[in-house]
Amino acid sequence: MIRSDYARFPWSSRRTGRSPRRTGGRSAPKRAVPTGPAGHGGGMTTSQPGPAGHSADRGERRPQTLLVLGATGDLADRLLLPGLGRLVASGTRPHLTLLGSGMDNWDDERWRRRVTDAFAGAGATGPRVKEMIRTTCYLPADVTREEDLRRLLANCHDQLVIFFALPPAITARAAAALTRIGLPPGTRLMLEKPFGTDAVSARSLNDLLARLVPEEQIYRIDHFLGKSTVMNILGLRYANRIFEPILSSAHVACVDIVFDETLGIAGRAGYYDGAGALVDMIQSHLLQVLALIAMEPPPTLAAQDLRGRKAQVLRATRVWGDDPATWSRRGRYAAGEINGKRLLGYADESGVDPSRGTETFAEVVLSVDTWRWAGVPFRLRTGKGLAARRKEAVVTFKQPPRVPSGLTGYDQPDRLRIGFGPDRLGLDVNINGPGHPLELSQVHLVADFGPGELPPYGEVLRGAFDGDPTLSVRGDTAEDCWRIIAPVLECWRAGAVPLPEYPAGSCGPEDSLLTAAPGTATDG
Ligand SMILES: NC(=O)C1=CN([C@@H]2O[C@H](COP(=O)(O)OP(=O)(O)OC[C@H]3O[C@@H](n4cnc5c(N)ncnc54)[C@H](OP(=O)(O)O)[C@@H]3O)[C@@H](O)[C@H]2O)C=CC1
Ligand SMILES: O=C1O[C@H](COP(=O)(O)O)[C@@H](O)[C@H](O)[C@H]1O
Repeated sequence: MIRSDYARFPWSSRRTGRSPRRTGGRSAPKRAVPTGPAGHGGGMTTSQPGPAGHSADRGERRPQTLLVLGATGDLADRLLLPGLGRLVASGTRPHLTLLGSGMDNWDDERWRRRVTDAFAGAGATGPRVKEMIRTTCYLPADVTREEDLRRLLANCHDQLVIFFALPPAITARAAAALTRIGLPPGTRLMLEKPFGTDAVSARSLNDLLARLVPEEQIYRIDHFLGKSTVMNILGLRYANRIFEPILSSAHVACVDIVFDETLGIAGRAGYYDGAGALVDMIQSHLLQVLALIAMEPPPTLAAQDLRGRKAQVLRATRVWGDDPATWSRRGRYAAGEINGKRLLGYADESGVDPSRGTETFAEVVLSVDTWRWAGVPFRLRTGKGLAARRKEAVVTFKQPPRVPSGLTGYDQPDRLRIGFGPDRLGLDVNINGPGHPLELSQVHLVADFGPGELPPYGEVLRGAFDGDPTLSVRGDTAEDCWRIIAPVLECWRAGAVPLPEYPAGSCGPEDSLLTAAPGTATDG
């Protein structure tokens, strides 16, 4: 087994990519009218120089306020605050203030406890972390109400970065309310996935946001783009001579992108029951991974080049044979046991409406209709409540054109594995085994990726604070990802694909496409 200590996030030591400024286009948004008492920070700045939207200065030099909407939710607790804590602990954000807001009537004390625990759990310590905890405040608000939003904005100062850690429908309503109020110039917006609830709502949300701030101030978050292994796909493909030339239909039998979780929905019914596995994972994260694996080489890793290449390949992506009834699967976990722990059936989870028929397991086979990839199935799969975690992209190569007579034991294709947890690169190759010199056996070469400098949410937050949209999703791409999965959603709504139950702790529905789909046969 080969282990490398130096398989790193390609940008960790040289993050200089700046987005080019766009010119022209929009008029300055109206400023918010502060209405409440400037309780926590003296009211928002109303006299920033320059036209709205031209915010190319590096965040670390300019005081910024991060306002988290949905601060009492699961995302903020488990992922966002820990990522923020690590970023702050790194010392690069000396002038950052944190404000939390949720529907619940928390007070500052309770919020500070939440922040303290999240930072401690992430190992974020030091004077800057202490200072952030000391100064952070909590403001209850219903963000669909204009008067609440006005009160929130009145408490914000410095350059404002608003993180919408909200269910998608609430995000859309909050954005609509904000268009009636206006935002301080230079405000940056960070929006969680799923972006909208379908292609039409994603388009409307894009239109709404465009009325608020220019595109370069909008950060559509997909935290998989902040995972160091995901971004290392770029290093693997473009900083080595040996992989890129064979990543094409001439050599590849199929590509599997798999994200199997043992977790159930962990109390997130309020969001998850309206989304389901296809929207929660495939429409966003797994399509982003597909884009990085399948795109053409960008000339640079600057936002414009990288996002352009991803957009191009996603535009060429659709359901295999335009036949979602054949090339998709879904399922829902029933009660079962995982690692000795009992998991309730999904339908019995509190907050779930079983009649919605929400899936906790989804598979779909896609084609990427480009010269490079025509005929190669991309099989995307995700599920909750499964027997084992499996989080990887696997490129399976075709058989060699001819294995010479006399070499025996060839029965497995070569595979390249990119693991997203554990973060590692693997190569399955056939070599002569320990016995007879002409008898083949397969070995698995493994290199661990070094941990990223920051957790994924630390990375995506850093991008937004720096004004660098490289790790966020472009508006047209967010819409296009809905276009890709829309036929599957329609077909499921029409009942054309069954929704079998699988026991929690099992391998999922029996007729998985990973064993039945095109690409299973590995001959060339
Ligand atoms: N949880 C995760 O692992 C991940 C989640 N996401 C995304 O993050 C988003 C939020 O998910 P998650 O945190 O899990 O959901 P939760 O249901 O746990 O949290 C939702 C949050 O939104 C708040 N909220 C709801 N309605 C309003 C309103 N009208 N005004 C103000 N606040 C409101 C809730 O406040 P209160 O509780 O006070 O009512 C709560 O803080 C989703 O889009 C999801 O896709 C993305 C990646 C991972
Ligand atoms: O966005 C989401 O991602 C998580 C998986 O991401 P990880 O970084 O925690 O591994 C998934 O569990 C969740 O359902 C989904 O909303």
